[in-house]
Amino acid sequence: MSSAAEITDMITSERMAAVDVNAEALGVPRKQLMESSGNAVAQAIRDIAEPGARIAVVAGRGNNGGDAFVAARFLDAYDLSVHLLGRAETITTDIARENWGALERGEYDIEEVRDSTQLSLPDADVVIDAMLGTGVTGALREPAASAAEAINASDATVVSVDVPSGIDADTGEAAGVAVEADHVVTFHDDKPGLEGVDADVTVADIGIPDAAELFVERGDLLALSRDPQSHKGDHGTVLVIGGGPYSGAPALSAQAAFRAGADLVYVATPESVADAVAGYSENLIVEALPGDRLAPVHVDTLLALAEDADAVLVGPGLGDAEGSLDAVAGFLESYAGQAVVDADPLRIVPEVETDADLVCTPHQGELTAMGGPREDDWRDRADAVESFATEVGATLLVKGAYDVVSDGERTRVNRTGNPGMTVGGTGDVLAGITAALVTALDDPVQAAGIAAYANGRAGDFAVEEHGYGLVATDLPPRVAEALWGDRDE
Ligand SMILES: NC(=O)C1=CN([C@@H]2O[C@H](COP(=O)(O)OP(=O)(O)OC[C@H]3O[C@@H](n4cnc5c(N)ncnc54)[C@H](O)[C@@H]3O)[C@@H](O)[C@H]2O)[C@@H](O)CC1
Ligand SMILES: [K+]
Repeated sequence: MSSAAEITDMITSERMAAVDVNAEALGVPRKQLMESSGNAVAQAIRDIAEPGARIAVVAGRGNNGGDAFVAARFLDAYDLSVHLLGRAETITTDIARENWGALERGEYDIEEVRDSTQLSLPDADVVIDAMLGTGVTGALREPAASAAEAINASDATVVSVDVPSGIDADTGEAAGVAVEADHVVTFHDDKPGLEGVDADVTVADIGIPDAAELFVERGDLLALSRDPQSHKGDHGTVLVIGGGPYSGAPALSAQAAFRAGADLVYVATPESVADAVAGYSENLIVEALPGDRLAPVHVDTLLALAEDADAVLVGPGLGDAEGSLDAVAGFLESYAGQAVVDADPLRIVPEVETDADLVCTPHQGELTAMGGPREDDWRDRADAVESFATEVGATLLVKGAYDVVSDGERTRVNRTGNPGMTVGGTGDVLAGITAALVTALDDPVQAAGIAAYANGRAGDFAVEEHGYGLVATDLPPRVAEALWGDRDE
């Protein structure tokens, strides 16, 4: 199997958490997913055990345990007992606690195991291992560690919920003892950590809509709030190359990059407009290039400036003078970092030989100028953009009522935004946000998808105040709230 195929068939726990929140945003709450998960586990038990068989559920205090509490309600045909590792009051989530409550009130055979010395696994035909799933960190602690040993020592058939407890769902590694499963019922998609597990793995469809993966929703924003220890989520330095015939566009992009978290933003712009660009904001560091248009003579300066930047945004307000487009081509031919390309230079991208990681942000007219497809229906457009992204060798963010993002392998669609955003300058804002997020995330598709989502959401906030009289400068101040705020939809 190629690595690309592996990636599309597998889901990491980080992505699963995002999809889960997206499903909730689409109206399918976690508790419903837990009901489906538990039902799928029960189905797996029915496939391997005759009615009346002895089933022991060993459950932890997280949602992995919650899945098994649900499964218990679907297994009345069996002689079943549930052993919760810990006290019920310390169950970590509301939905798992509610499902435990249903077992209590339903007079199921349940017990709370206070410490490892109390644990005695009854002779069981089948053990359902629901101690830990994707929430595991480090080696299993007591009483889970002793329970894992007891499960491994028993003759029972072991069915693990989602992943064998103790195994990291992303890496397959176990920091200490882990459950040796015979069967694993995992949810929604295969997990990379199950590759090396010697067990039958069933992937259960738990009713997460495809839309939760396709559309950018608030779950995707979780990528921006990762573990601070990991240093992902750090924002960097952006260099905006733009201006000449126009001065507002590069300034808008630069301000949007700041609002999307960039630490430093430099604007390299012809000296004819340098003062105007600098005048928009004291936050900007402006590098004046001799003359009134970007020209090939500036390429060495741009390459030197780009060395200090984590991402470059090329295009806003640059115009379409031949010399300016030649300068962009010359720059990209020698630049090997991350670049966002917007506006007039987009048309030269298909011809340029570059080692840069490109994110292109065309609207339909610019996409056509690049030789790209025109499709009216967003689904057809998504397919066509995916193919064209492969052809160009870049990540594309095609703006429209539904924005389409694709690198040729993964395709995402954004639905935020409103008709008021057809006003001039909103594209410059989007390009600036994209450049900032490219520095923060090591995944251009995700960066571009979140940028489109945040830009549209900022526009939706602006419409609440200004109606369709909104202007592009209304957007940057609302970008931070769109990315990190908790305003309800
Ligand atoms: N979309 C999703 O993400 C879905 C998740 N579901 C279930 O939810 C599970 C994840 O639930 P949670 O995030 O609540 O996590 P878990 O239930 O896997 O574990 C969380 C609990 O384990 C404890 N813990 C962590 N490391 C430990 C260690 N080394 N030793 C002992 N205890 C440890 C934590 O303190 C916490 O109480 C999945 O594996 C799956 O079973 C399903 O309900 C379906 C949907
Ligand atoms: K488990």
